[in-house]
Amino acid sequence: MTAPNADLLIEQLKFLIQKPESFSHDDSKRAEIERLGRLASRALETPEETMRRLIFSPLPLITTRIGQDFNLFSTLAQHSESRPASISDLSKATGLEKSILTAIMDYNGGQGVSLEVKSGFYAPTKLTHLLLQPAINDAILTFHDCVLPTFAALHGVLKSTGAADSLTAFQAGHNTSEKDIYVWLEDHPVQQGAFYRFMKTVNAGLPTWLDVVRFDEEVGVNAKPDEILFVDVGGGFGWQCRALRRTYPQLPGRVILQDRSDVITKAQGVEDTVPFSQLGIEAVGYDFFTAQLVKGARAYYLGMILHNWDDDACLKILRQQAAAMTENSVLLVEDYVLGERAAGAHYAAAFGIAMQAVHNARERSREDFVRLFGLVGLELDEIRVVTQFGISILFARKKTDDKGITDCQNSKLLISIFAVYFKLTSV
Ligand SMILES: C[S@@+](CC[C@H](N)C(=O)[O-])C[C@H]1O[C@@H](n2cnc3c(N)ncnc32)[C@H](O)[C@@H]1O
Repeated sequence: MTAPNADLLIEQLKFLIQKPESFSHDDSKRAEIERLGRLASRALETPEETMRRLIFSPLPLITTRIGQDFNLFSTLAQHSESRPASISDLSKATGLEKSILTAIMDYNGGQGVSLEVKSGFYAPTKLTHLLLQPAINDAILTFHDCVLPTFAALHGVLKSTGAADSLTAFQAGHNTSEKDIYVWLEDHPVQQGAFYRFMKTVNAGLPTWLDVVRFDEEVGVNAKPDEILFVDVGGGFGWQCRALRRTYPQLPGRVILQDRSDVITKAQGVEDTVPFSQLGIEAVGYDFFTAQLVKGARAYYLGMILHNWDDDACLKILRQQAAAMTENSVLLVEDYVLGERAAGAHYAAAFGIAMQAVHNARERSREDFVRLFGLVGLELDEIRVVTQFGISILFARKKTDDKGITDCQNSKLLISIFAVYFKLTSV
């Protein structure tokens, strides 16, 4: 290792900050520099800096939500370094008092979300424009309004675990008797819209299950037009059904989207999307705790569903799907699988904490899935890792009979027994 040269490092970092694109051509190197940069900043921190970073850690989410909802970013975006916005301009546009606004703008400057060109005058940065994108807006709104209150309640809830009147973090954080966020969302249309749109982009830029499953060859071979090809159970606004149709426009067979009736109604009204009917997608209301009425489909898909529920609820959901499956059906479960990849373990762990806080549920390991499948007459066939964070697709099929032997294996076994018998008797 060469001797450290602080001046050279400072020069390089300044160059990187000015021209990040010079370091972005090779994505694995970009990711490594990003990771090391984060670790380097932690390694250099004094204990006091660590403390200050931690105590204010919720602020970026909160100031971003304010910046989006009070039109602060959109106002800023209309200005530039040569024509900066004054604090009075911003106060008039947002309706925020100058004192809190100045503090927010000072904080935003430190986050790179705005630039103070001269005292009290501000210009947008690349980040200001990024934070105005609808997809980012939906993500921030979802985490700020739905998830953050549950994170704040988690500590108190863990302390009171076991008490007769203990609440879930969702109930405590949102001061509600409702445990199921999906029911709660129906009374919170702004948050509901953001959440379901966010489901499209939560893993944007990462590989998807369709990158690791050749659906036409592995599931859809020789499918007839009236055959049920794919049932997206709890499929939200239908992003996976759309992706499947987009990937295999010629593949015959029916594609069915199922979700709570209220969600299906909203899914049909999403702006800027091709109507389901034009894509050959049937959208129907269905509660996955009740009997699956679509029988014998080639594939039932549960995407990011099971990690929302505890084991008892998962068994109920799985049992309904298993009962509808035939020997030719496959259950595709997409979820984090703990331990499948170490690289993004902290990201999967963060989701695990969110699942606990929001849903009183958790992420699962391969063994957990094997056990759950086994209890409803299914068996795990294969797991394929989809992303470096451990999102994986699990293939489960109807379990062979109790002795672990399929009908086909049974007949082969009988033939061999007869063969041995005839050999013995013919000697
Ligand atoms: C985390 S989202 C996943 C959405 C979609 N599968 C995806 O991967 O983008 C969970 C989904 O389960 C649906 N859901 C929740 N409770 C349900 C129920 N009882 N019956 C059917 N769907 C339900 C929600 O409406 C939501 O669309």
